[in-house]
Amino acid sequence: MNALEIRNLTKRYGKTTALNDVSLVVPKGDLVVLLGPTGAGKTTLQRLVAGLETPDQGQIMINGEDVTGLQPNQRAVSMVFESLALYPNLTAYENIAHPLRTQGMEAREIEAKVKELSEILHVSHILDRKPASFSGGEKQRIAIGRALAKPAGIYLLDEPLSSLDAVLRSQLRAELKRLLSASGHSIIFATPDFTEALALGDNVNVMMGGQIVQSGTANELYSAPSTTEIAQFVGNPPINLLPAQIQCTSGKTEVQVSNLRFGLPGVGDDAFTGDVLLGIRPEDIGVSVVGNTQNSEKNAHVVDMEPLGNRTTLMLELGGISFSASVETEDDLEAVSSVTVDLDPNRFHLFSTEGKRLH
Ligand SMILES: Nc1ncnc2c1ncn2[C@@H]1O[C@H](COP(=O)(O)OP(=O)(O)OP(=O)(O)O)[C@@H](O)[C@H]1O
Repeated sequence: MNALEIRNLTKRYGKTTALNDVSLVVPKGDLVVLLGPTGAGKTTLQRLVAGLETPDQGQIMINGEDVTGLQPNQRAVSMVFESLALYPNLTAYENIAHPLRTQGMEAREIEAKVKELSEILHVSHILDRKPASFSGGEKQRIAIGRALAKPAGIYLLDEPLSSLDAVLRSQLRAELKRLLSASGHSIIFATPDFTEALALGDNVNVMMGGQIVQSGTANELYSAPSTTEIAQFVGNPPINLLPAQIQCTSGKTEVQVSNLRFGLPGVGDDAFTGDVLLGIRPEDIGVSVVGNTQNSEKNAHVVDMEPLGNRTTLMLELGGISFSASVETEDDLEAVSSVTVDLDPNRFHLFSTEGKRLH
């Protein structure tokens, strides 16, 4: 039996279709990631599961029971939303313990559970304080602790790391995966951040415009995105999409981008020809600093440079096309005006001009 099964769910707000015929299954004990930009429908989906909104169409099953017509308090759902609602008069300890007390758990068991959760969430030092004195990140972690403490059939975590600073966020990301897996809970984790999905997800569903547009492991989404829109969303800095032409001559398929031409391994001569969009991830572009005059067709002009800690994004121009490359930061990159680029056709993504993946 699945923890959650959503069938053909649609929700409209006036003229906006926030959710359009969405189906999704969360197997028992699994962590399912919803990854999508703002406005994709992630919160709407979760509010429908929680019973805070009524669907226009579709069905929601929790542990095999149809809950579509049930009130929120009749559903076995526990959730953390972006807007955190903690009990202001209770200490952090009591906030986390509250759902356990209402279940009638014994004091010793409650103490052990709160201790375990607060250690993982790094909030042991504030357990005797009240929410008014918490930072945004502390509030968030207490809210996660409280939601995970509550016994439920399905746990909904809507961008639960959004108000944490970058360091804490990446620390918690890794630990949260351990905690969530160890808990045995069935979870939907919504995030707009691909790095988070990468750390958490074997089962990632990309949402765009109220629909699930692609599902797979985070690595599958990265290596074979089915549209240019998904390709641009999955990966940072975004993938380069360059106008290119495919030509097939005597059994050989080649792609021409600006004045550069590459053989395409693994693409047969009966493949598509004509105009395409060539996707090249910035991190797949090899860059060497020696401006190589003998090989001038591969020399790119450095238009701009953005240092991002251990990596640097270079804005490059070559034969009239502009693209970005992401490379490890090195001292000799500074004050360079031209670089030699190395493009590996094995790392190319090919899309139709309408944005559908070809290869
Ligand atoms: N109560 C509402 N009334 C009108 N429109 C709404 C309402 N709630 C959501 N919407 C619209 O539905 C669409 C989906 O919104 P939703 O909040 O589900 O997206 P999201 O993926 O959770 O985005 P975010 O990451 O910003 O929270 C958006 O176009 C939003 O403006």
